[in-house]
Parts: sequence; C-alpha cells; structure tokens
Amino acid sequence: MKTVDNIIIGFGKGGKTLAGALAKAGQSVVLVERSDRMFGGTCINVACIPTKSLEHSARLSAVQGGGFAEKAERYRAAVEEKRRLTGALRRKNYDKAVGAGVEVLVGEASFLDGHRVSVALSGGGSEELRGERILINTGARPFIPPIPGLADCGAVYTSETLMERDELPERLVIIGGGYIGLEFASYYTNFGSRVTVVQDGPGFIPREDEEVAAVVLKSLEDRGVRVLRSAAVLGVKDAQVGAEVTVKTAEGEEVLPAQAVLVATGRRPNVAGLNLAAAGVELTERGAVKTDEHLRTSVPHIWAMGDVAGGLQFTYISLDDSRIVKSQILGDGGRTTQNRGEVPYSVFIDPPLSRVGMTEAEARRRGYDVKIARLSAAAVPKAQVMRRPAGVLKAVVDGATGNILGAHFFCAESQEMINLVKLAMDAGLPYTVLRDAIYTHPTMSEALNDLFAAVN
Ligand SMILES: Cc1cc2nc3c(=O)[nH]c(=O)nc-3n(C[C@H](O)[C@H](O)[C@H](O)COP(=O)(O)OP(=O)(O)OC[C@H]3O[C@@H](n4cnc5c(N)ncnc54)[C@H](O)[C@@H]3O)c2cc1C
Ligand SMILES: NC(=O)c1ccc[n+]([C@@H]2O[C@H](COP(=O)([O-])OP(=O)(O)OC[C@H]3O[C@@H](n4cnc5c(N)ncnc54)[C@H](O)[C@@H]3O)[C@@H](O)[C@H]2O)c1
Repeated sequence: MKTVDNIIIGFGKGGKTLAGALAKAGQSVVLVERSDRMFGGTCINVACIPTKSLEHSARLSAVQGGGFAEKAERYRAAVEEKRRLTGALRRKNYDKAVGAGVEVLVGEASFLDGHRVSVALSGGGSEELRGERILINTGARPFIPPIPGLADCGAVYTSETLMERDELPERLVIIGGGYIGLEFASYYTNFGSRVTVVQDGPGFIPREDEEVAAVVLKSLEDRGVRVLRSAAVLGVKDAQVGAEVTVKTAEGEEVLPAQAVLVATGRRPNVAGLNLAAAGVELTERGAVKTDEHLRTSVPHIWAMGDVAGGLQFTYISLDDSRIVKSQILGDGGRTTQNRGEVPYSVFIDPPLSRVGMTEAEARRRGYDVKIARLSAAAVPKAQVMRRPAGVLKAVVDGATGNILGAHFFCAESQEMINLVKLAMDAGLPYTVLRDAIYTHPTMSEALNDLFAAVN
C-alpha cells in the first residue's frame, strides 16, 4: 500500500489545480482519474471548451448561410475541430500535472475507510492508497428523468454524446430549457437545425430578470427556436428516422419528430461508487457531498470541491474551491465560500446572456431604493460594427448608496463585460465609477458609460 500526503479523486478543475500547487509545495500527490479520456476533467473534454468551440463555429456557419447540405458539411468540420481541440488540451493537462510532480493513476476510486482508498485500475487489477488528506473532485453527471421510452431510444443524446454526432440533425428536440438546453438550442439553430425546446415549468429562465428574460425569449423565437412551456414529455420512441417525442401542453398532445433528442434536465453530483459511507462522509438531502464554508466534509481531513460539493456548477467555482482548500493546507485558511465575492455567469446563446447580482424583483423584495438603467444593444457602436445589434443591457442600482446591486447583459461580448461589473461590485465602487471611466473605443465595454448614465 502506497502512503501519500494527498489523494485527489477526480481530474477536474479544482483537483488538478490543487494537485499542482501541493506538488510544487513539496507534498506527495496521487491524482486518481477513472478515464484517460477525461484527463483535465469535464470542462475541457465534454463541456465548456468543446461547446464554446461549437458555439464559435456555429456563428461563423450562420453568417455563411447556404443550403442544408453545406451547413451539414460545416457542422461535420466543426465537430472535427472540437475533437482536435479537446485532444490537444487533454494531452496538455496530463503533461502539466505530471510535470509538476503529480502521480496520475487511471482507475475508479472508492473509499475503504477515512484514510484508505482502493483504485480499480482501468488496465485491470487494483491498488490501495493511504492518504493523510483526501480531496474529492468527482464532478457531476447528467440526470435522466424517468420518461417512458427515453432510456431505450437510439436517437436520445446527452450534451456529451450529441457533440460526438457527426450528422447535423434537421430537427432537434431538447428536453429542458436551462443552461445546456438553451445553449445547444442556440448553437444548433446557428448550424441550421430546427430546434424545439420543451420546458416543464411555466416560466422561461425564471431565475433571471423578468424583463431581460422576455427579450431573450423573443430573440430565440425570432431566430426560429420553438419554446414549449408547461409541457410534459409523455414519451419518447424510435421512429423510422430518429425519434418521436410526445408532449402535452395547454393546447393538447403533440408528436414532435426529430433526428435527435437532447436530454438537458440538470446534472447531479457524482458520488455513486465512491463508498463515502465507509469514510463517514455525509451527503446533503440533494445528494451532494456535505461541506462547510471551508469545503471540509463531515470528516476533517477530507474535502470536496466543484460540482460534487453541490454548489453552483461552473468551472470557475471549482477553481475557486481549490483556492479555498489550498488556503487551509498551505495558507492561513482565510478564504471561504462566504468571502469569494459575487459570482457572475454567462449563458452562451447568441448573443450571450451574462449576469451578476440581483434581479430587479429581488432587489425590490429586499427593500432597496431601486434605480434602474437600461440600454439597447443596438445603441452601442461596436455592436453595429460587429453586425450583432440584438439585445439589451440592464443594471440595478441602490439609490441610497449608489452601489450596483445587479447587472443583466444580453448582448454580444457580455461574457467579457460582466467581469468588470463583478470587480466594481466586489470593490464596493459606486456605479458612477463605471459611468465615468475611460474605455477603449470601439468596444462593448464602453456601453457602461451610457448604461450607467441612464440610472433613473
Ligand atoms: C455541456 C456543458 C457546458 C458547460 N459549459 C460551461 C461553461 O461554459 N462555463 C462554466 O464555467 N461551466 C460550464 N459547465 C459546467 C462545468 O463543466 C462544470 O461545472 C465543471 O467542469 C465541474 O468541474 P469539477 O472540478 O467539479 O469536476 P469535473 O471536471 O467534472 O471532474 C471530475 C472528474 O472526476 C472523474 N471521476 C468521477 N468519479 C470518479 C471516481 N470514482 N474515481 C476516479 N475518477 C472519478 C471524472 O471522470 C471527471 O474527470 C458546463 C457543463 C456542461 C455539461
Ligand atoms: N455557460 C455555462 O456556464 C454553463 C453551460 C452549460 C451548463 N452549465 C452548468 O451545467 C449545469 C446543468 O445544466 P442543465 O441545463 O442540464 O441544468 P439546469 O438545471 O440549468 O436546467 C435544467 C432544466 O430542465 C428542466 N427540466 C427538468 N426536468 C424536465 C422534464 N422532465 N421535462 C422538461 N424540462 C425539464 C428544468 O425545469 C430546468 O429548466 C448547470 O447548472 C450549469 O451550472 C453551465
């Protein structure tokens, strides 16, 4: 049995970053990853990076236009480019970890007790490890709802498997109108598919600012995406070509034919097979590893980072989780989930929707003296230069202090702009600082001059 300072289970963003830092600090680290196709984790192999590669290719394809056959050819090339990119990143991630002095073991890890882990090696056999500390970074997996026929239908995909399909579907039905559902709806529409999104609840992105969500919905519909709400998927079955999805809405039952069906109904923490009970690691009611604000589990020398810990499912949260754990192992322990600042996010539709902080309704509910600023994306010169004038920018400001409470940008390059607002919010700067700042021109960021000049 090998004894090391740190066993890290899962080659995700948090795990690989912490592994490198601990090894550089002179500690022994074994990083256990169950698949050599997943070196570097979910983000670079099957999630953020490949989807954003497709998003970019899809926008270029939409500009080029042409018939379906030409579009399908460009789609095939985009999938190939995605494979090239992820392959290169996978290699780079492996080399970086090993170069930093991390030992990478390929196999499935499960706890034997609080300090011992058994690894079923992918090449056969098993290895037992003993770790002073153990870090769980096993990510999440798609949740497949119990819809009749869904599991058996050959044309049903998850986000991961759809990206591996070389043929562009003429019709795509997406079950779930969350992040993945809307992003894929946007990419595949730009590639040339006819997309229907089936959402169970009555609201459209109900957690977002209502006014901005309405603009997003109209934009998607104007681009040809059909969005069904309050829709129950009654069943899915194989058809002569692809599948048939039977849905029930207020208008009655409808059969949606599709070459491909994407299930995008959420992702659940990856804990199956870890045998956490043997270590005494507890789970939350929602099935995530239970942690405190230092990401410590119910066992003090075991931590959890990233999606498996049940927080917001973003790569940069997993990265920040690694900073929190690192601050305990190598630093003063000062960083926690409570002092990491505002968490911005972007949904990579076209144009992207980016947000930080509160919606207008949340701010009013909490009793702030709410001031609102709005700007049409078409009013921004750079948006016109890029021929991407769709969208709106909205900010929520506290009239009493001038602090920014929230920003909701549905416009080209909003994924870059939102980080500036996050910085201002974390620094406690009043909105007037962004209003009066000098920005390079022409950029989308300079829209902040006009947006915040419109606070009312
Ligand atoms: C389609 C899609 C698009 C996304 N786009 C974005 C985006 O644009 N921006 C963003 O910030 N986030 C995005 N996300 C979310 C983001 O991918 C995740 O939040 C992030 O990758 C989670 O990283 P992690 O560190 O928790 O673990 P992961 O990167 O998921 O790593 C966990 C690793 O653990 C391994 N593993 C699991 N169990 C075991 C075991 N028992 N033994 C050994 N190894 C094991 C897995 O194989 C995996 O490699 C997207 C997600 C999806 C699905
Ligand atoms: N740009 C990004 O940062 C990005 C992109 C993609 C994914 N992600 C991450 O991945 C996670 C998972 O994404 P997701 O879209 O799968 O989950 P999600 O939780 O964002 O959305 C799931 C949607 O499916 C709906 N739904 C659930 N069951 C249904 C059913 N039976 N019929 C119809 N609709 C149903 C839910 O109401 C919800 O709207 C997200 O939480 C996000 O953090 C991030």
